[in-house]
Amino acid sequence: MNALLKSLTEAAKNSAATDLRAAFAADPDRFAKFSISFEDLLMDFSKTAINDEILSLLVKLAAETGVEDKRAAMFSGEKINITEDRAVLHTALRNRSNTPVMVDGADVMPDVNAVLAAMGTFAEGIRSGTIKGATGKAFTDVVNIGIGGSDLGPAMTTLALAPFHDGPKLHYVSNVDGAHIADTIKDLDPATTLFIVASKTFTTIETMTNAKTARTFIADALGEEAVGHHFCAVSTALDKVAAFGIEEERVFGFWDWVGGRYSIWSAIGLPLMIAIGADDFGRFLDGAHAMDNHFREAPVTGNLPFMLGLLGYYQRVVLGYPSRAVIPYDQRMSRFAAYLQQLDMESNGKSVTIESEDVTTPTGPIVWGEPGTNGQHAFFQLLHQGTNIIPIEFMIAANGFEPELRHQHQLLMANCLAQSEALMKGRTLDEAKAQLLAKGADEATAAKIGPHRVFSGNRPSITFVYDSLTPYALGRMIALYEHRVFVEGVLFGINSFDQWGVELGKELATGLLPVVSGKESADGHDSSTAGLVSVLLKAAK
Ligand SMILES: O=P(O)(O)OC[C@H]1O[C@](O)(CO)[C@@H](O)[C@@H]1O
Repeated sequence: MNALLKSLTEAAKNSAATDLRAAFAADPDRFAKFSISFEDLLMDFSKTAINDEILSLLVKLAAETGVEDKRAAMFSGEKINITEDRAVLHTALRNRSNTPVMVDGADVMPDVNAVLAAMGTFAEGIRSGTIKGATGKAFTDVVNIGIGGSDLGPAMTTLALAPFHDGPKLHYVSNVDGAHIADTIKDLDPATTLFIVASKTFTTIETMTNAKTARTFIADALGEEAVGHHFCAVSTALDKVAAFGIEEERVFGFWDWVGGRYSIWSAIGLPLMIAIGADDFGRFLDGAHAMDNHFREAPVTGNLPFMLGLLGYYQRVVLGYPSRAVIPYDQRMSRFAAYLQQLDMESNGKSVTIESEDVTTPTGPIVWGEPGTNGQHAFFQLLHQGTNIIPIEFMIAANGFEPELRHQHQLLMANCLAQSEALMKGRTLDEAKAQLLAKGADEATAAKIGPHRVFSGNRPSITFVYDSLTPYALGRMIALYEHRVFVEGVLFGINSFDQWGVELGKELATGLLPVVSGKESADGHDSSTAGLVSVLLKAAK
């Protein structure tokens, strides 16, 4: 084991901070000491098992692992995605300072700016009604067809920024399950519906299948010649888009140095831009760019993505927690955890190091979550009293967008803070018994029921507080999590930017399609797969 990791493990064992209640009691400045801010965004990590010694060991580990050099390599366009021989430059898509970013000797910024401008013209044309459908009607509904990074980013952000949504209605179709597109289009008027086919590769079976269904929907209702008016596409594979029949001026490109899960800043963000307008989309990019600059410039201990990554690594590798929950106290962030699942788990769910050897430490955790307060009435029981410790990342805005419902926002804030306090403090057996006695229970009942009402406490959480969920704040938050994933990936020693783990299932599905269609036998498949095929075929109508 690496010497620093050994010291960290020792420090974690000896740490007074692992008794959080005692740590807070001993140090009234713990919050001030272990919270950092960037602009109006505060990250409080005082309720994690951290102390000065652990913090300084983590900072040393980051230095020893070369996180800062790797960060510079990413921003400068080096091909750090070694298994695909690609640069990793989602940061160039929001490079609002417009300084040159070189890939293979050429500055990518002129192309980035040109696509952004073309998106703006198209989005504003759709919003204002100057770009119309085949029958001369303005578009009232826009359906994005994509999956993974070509769906989760725009879908999550459109929901999150609902107060800024003043364009046509947005719909998202991702699943190959015909139910998804059928339910989505059933109440739509083809004459006023625009489809965006979003696929980096333009080969993804779910997206191509749904796109064909959508094409039939338009062609059947309005005629074949209407298709061009009702479709546009977003892709890096411009030749394949042309073969699908979408006109060139309706295709918005991006580049192989943009990973699917990092693509919301590219033309994949077109549906969001149509929803909120080009100006607010620009503010969304501004927020991410501000976080990029903070990540590049702030010293490690005051650097939000760096610290979030170090804490994540500490909780995963040193403390061994296999999962973490992200709980935004914001209903509009209800798809944020799903978005982070792809960002984090597709990036860091790896078992091989960048040197092509087996990893020797755990890598990315299981990421999950739901908004508060809903989660409190579902899985929080396990978070408080279950046998696993699951670190939580809470987020809460100081202001909602419903001033007339301020009292509801106050309840939301109170609940968010109450959860992290309860997780940290817990309730001792003596306290539980005393409460029962105070409520009139007798000693025997207090002894029997008391243990059920004990909370061990000492359960870690990080809380983010920000002014309000504007496009700028959302862009900044997503970029924070992107860079956190990067920091953790470097510490794990893996390549965070490929996703070979999704390939095998895709290959097998292709092979199984003729089998479940009854065209080929299941011979050669294992008995479970063959048995399931036979049950499905027998029941098929
Ligand atoms: O945009 P595409 O090429 O259709 O891919 C969709 C998604 O599929 C994946 O390759 C995983 O299957 C993701 O990485 C990607 O975001």
